[in-house]
Amino acid sequence: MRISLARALFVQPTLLLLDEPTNHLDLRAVLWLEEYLCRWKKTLVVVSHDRDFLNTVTSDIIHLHDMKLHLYRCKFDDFEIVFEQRCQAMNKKYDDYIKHRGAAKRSGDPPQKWRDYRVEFHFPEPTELTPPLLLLIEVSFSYPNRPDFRLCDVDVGIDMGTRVAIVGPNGEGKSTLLIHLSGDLVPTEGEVRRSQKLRIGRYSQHFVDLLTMDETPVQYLLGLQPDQEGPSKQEAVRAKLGKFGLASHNHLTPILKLSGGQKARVVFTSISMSKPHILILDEPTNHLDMQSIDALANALEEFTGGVVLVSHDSRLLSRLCDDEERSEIWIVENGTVVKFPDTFDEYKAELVRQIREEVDD
Ligand SMILES: Nc1ncnc2c1ncn2[C@@H]1O[C@H](COP(=O)(O)OP(=O)(O)OP(=O)(O)O)[C@@H](O)[C@H]1O
Repeated sequence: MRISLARALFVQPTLLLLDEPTNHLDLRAVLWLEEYLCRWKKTLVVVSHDRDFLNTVTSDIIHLHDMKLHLYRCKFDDFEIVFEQRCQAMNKKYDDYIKHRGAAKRSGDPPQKWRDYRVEFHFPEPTELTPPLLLLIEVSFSYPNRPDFRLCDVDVGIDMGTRVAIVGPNGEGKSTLLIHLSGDLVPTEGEVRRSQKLRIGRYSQHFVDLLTMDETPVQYLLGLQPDQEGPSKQEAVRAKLGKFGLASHNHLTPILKLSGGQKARVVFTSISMSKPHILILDEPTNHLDMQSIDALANALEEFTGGVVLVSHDSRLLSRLCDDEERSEIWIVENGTVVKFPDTFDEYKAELVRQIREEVDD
């Protein structure tokens, strides 16, 4: 991603077209790109699901709605307010038309009802466990075939209610740390302690790729929890899939035929059904649309278990860590994990200060 971005920026085009440029960048690189694009004097057209990125770099919004392009001359946050108002006005017109059908029929085309797209993620309240839920004590790790990469002296812990944002440059070991927390890698040194009945719900692109592609989402989810069989269980699974934003006609389509975002919803539904105590999420936003990212943020806010998140989406990180008391920022860099002593917003502000100095130079 960095190489193709560098190539696009290097030729100084009159028109710069960027399609989801933040997807494979780390947070620092996203903030760097924001700063660079704010200084970009020529035309930029960007497709992105990253709210803060859009709000920072764009001045106008083109919204593709009901097979038409609508131009809004405002920032994304303002666009959302105006769009919501338009939706309400259109739907009121529609409701009035339905009420007084006879009279309205004579005056031109009937009004359209605007599609109401709502997604609601939810992770059930976990059962109580005695702390500590999960501890890494003096953990060190290296891959057998990678003498150049090592994580050392990692001392971290997670309990009910803990919110952790993991940040750090690409390739420094964020995903590796998550795999250790999940218990799928054994440290070369040190100790991992986990509560006996601990259930972890883990999301990463890897899990999306591991779905059984020839099954339908309903078959797949019923197979994970055999006690969920029978017609009413199927309905319950379908209701959950629907809430996670998978349209009902996709519930019985082989997973192979689903898009990346649709598959991601199947994984989130399976995580929710497993009733985890801790959620470990590695870049969960890449395949999600904005409404679903908001739905995820809402669900994480109300979830009473622990949450560990690697993301480059600063809005999601900021929302996860808005309660200073229970939030932690772990920086994975230079072969170890260091806790940032302040809030996520302060961490971000610090990065932006550094980046501005660099770009000024
Ligand atoms: N299974 C593996 N075998 C060998 N090396 C690996 C393996 N998985 C990751 N690595 C290497 O370990 C280092 C850390 O990778 P990791 O994916 O944990 O970093 P990251 O911080 O999550 O990166 P990114 O931000 O790009 O996702 C990288 O150099 C990577 O190439």
